[in-house]
Amino acid sequence: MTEPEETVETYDVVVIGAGPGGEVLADRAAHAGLSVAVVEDGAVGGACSYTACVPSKALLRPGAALASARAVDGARQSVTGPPEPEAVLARRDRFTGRGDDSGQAAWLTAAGATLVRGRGRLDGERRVRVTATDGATRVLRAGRAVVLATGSEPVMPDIDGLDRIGVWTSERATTADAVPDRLVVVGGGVVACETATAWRSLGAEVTLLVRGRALLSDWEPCAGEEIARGLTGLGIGVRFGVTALAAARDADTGEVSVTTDDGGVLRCDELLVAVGRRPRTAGLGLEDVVPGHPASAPAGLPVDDTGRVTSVPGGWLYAIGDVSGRSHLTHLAKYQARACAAALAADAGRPAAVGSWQPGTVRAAAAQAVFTLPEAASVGLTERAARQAGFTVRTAEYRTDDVAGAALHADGYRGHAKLVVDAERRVVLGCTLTGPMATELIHTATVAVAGEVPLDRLWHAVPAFPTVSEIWLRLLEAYGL
Ligand SMILES: Cc1cc2nc3c(=O)[nH]c(=O)nc-3n(C[C@H](O)[C@H](O)[C@H](O)COP(=O)(O)OP(=O)(O)OC[C@H]3O[C@@H](n4cnc5c(N)ncnc54)[C@H](O)[C@@H]3O)c2cc1C
Ligand SMILES: NC(=O)c1ccc[n+]([C@@H]2O[C@H](COP(=O)([O-])OP(=O)(O)OC[C@H]3O[C@@H](n4cnc5c(N)ncnc54)[C@H](O)[C@@H]3O)[C@@H](O)[C@H]2O)c1
Repeated sequence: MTEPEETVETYDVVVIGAGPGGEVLADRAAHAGLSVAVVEDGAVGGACSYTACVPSKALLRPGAALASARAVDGARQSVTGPPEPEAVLARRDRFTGRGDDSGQAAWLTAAGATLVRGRGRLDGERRVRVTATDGATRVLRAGRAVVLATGSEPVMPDIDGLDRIGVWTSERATTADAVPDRLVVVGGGVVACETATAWRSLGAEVTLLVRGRALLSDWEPCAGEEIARGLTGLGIGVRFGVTALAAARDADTGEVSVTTDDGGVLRCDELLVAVGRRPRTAGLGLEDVVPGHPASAPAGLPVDDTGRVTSVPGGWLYAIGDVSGRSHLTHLAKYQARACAAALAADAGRPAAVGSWQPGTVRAAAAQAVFTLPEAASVGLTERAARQAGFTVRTAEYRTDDVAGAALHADGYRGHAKLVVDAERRVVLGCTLTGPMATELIHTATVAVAGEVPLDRLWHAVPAFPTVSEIWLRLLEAYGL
């Protein structure tokens, strides 16, 4: 008996993954008149909505709000206690819906895309096979492009016993329903710092094990230094130069013991591993469609500014967001999605539908915002990166504490600002800010970097008195203007 022939459904664009990257791509491509199918095997909205950005910021915000009030004499007297854990967790759940994606699924459909539930895998050129949870399969053919938007997954370090003790990754750290009494965090990056801050504010005793000598080691040193000071001030133990070697959980008490390379043993209730993320490329069938391609690509896929995977002949495969390996930020996933949709629309002869902007004409400047206490934010190049890139660099630094608006904003305001300037062209290459409101203030720098605004022109952008934004005036004065 011959097998019945498989039905193949055809769309202009087939997207695998409905996180922020996949959602925006689908919306923009559909808006440009392309037919779009989006394959999702988890919740529409991706990690960002349910296990990353949104729940982490929801957990951090109550502690930040209280800290903000406590920093103002007259308000401080009315703050009588710490955040209330049950209410904080309930508020987080209102943002995440505990994984209920019905709202976002409805939005995607209303945007004009077809949502296909199941796991997607490349099945030859321009084809995607989708396997639903009940095992049923569908084949989708892409007339124009397949876009991978499958996100990333946590890297697991080589710690003996880790796979046997039910360790926390960021997913558990953002969705847990109870505050652990004692939390040990391995890592010194953004997830480690934000998660330590969040659970400490809810009452956990937290210790950070940092392998290196600095937090946020890719950033300007001032950021890591200010955050380390802040974490310590919150009562978090920050131990530098310590590597976790082994971990075990007591079968009776549930207590976790972490053995470190300095001969110590730390005991805790939960162990969070936050040592980075890698693009989720395994299981996508890349090895079947790209001759010689490995089954996974831990460093990401080679893509151009529109997300087109340059190693795939025919230009039909794209990768956007975390899976591209270009960044691990929601706003960059969405930026890449807009660029990708514009390119696909232009290829289809529909450039007018997406506006006159063409991808690749401007280098993106995307800020990163870290919601610790103090906050830290950066955009563009650090001094070190700018020098490595061959620029003639001059920097300007200023303590934001000395800005009148900052002193009015918070008693004892503490913050640092650093500007990295291309001394030849006199344009801003990068900026790093710490302190209250840094995550909001950074957008001014983002505009300056993306716009390549000359310092002499910035001089005429006059910040209001008495705002923290007067830091711009001070930085320019520190530069010599
Ligand atoms: C704790 C934490 C906090 C963060 N906070 C911030 C923040 O404040 N700001 C910020 O900008 N960034 C933050 N990030 C990073 C941000 O979450 C990611 O950059 C963003 O989610 C990437 O979006 P994406 O669309 O590429 O992937 P994802 O959001 O990961 O979405 C990918 C989707 O693809 C689906 N999928 C994967 N494989 C398949 C398959 N084979 N078939 C079908 N579906 C599949 C997944 O189920 C998922 O829904 C944070 C990350 C973490 C871990
Ligand atoms: N607010 C935000 O924008 C936000 C928040 C959370 C996460 N994110 C994104 O998620 C990504 C992942 O965050 P992350 O903190 O997991 O990664 P990260 O790359 O920011 O930091 C990883 C840390 O782990 C350390 N490390 C690496 N290998 C180790 C090992 N074997 N043992 C001990 N330490 C080790 C590194 O030195 C570094 O301190 C980030 O790149 C970030 O872009 C963003």
